[in-house]
Amino acid sequence: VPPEEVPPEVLERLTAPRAPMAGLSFDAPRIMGILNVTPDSFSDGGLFDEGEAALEQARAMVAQGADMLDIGGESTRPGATEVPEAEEAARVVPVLAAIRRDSGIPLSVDTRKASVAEAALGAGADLVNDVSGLAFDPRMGAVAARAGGLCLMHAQGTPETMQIDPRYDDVRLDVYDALEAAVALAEAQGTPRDRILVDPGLGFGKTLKHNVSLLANLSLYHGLGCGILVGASRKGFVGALGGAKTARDRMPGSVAVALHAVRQGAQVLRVHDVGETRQALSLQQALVGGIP
Ligand SMILES: Nc1nc2ncc(COP(=O)(O)OP(=O)(O)O)nc2c(=O)[nH]1
Repeated sequence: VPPEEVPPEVLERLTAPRAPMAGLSFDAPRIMGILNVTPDSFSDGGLFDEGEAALEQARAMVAQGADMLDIGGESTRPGATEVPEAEEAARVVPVLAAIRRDSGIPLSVDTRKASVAEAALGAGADLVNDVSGLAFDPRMGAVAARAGGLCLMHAQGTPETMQIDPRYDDVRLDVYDALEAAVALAEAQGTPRDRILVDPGLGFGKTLKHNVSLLANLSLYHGLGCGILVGASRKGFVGALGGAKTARDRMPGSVAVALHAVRQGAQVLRVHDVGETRQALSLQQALVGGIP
């Protein structure tokens, strides 16, 4: 769209300086509520892919204690195929704009595509969450540099192929090295380290043992000098370890992983079950930190 045709409020959002991490501090663990506006997400596909339902779910998560919302228009579950950028943007942008009109909560857009991220930032998103860690779209780094923050997640392969036969020399160190390179690339393209979150990418090209090893050694990633985001919510490995075959039966196990991650210093938890996670964090805080 030629600049002269871009609405002033969109241009403002794309050019104005933004507070790091949308002003969120990490003096306490932050909850990122998941809002998938897709027909096929592995645990909640089709539930919130219409405007009103999405807005209602956003409001519900804010009421349950979410510190931010992550809005995604493309499922990246194992075996998922790529959604064309125009379709992904058509799913995400109207919902994100509606939530922005309704609430001041920090919003991230969960996309691998620079064009979708740009449209989302213009509609009021604060952060970009790229599950490819800048590997999918060469334009993403420059677009994300205009955001208030960028989450770089590690993935081995693409959703179509990543779970066929994931292999590492040492998953802990291989993921560390890959994230370090992604952080360096993001910095070189204009995103300072205080605006970067790193994420080991549980379930993205990882076996059950890989996921457990990454979680057992999560504190290793503080060495990258960025906040750590963990997304375990309702994933297959939680079901495998907890004996819950159906994604929606995995909330207790998901909360257990969230508490473990916080004990290892993770700053952001990406979850479907906001209220339950918030309650668990409150108890952990009281039991560990005492009651003021
Ligand atoms: N940073 C980050 N982003 C993510 N986005 C999607 C999913 C996959 O989960 P979900 O969004 O629930 O499912 P789907 O990809 O099928 O929409 N997991 C992560 C994650 O672990 N970390």
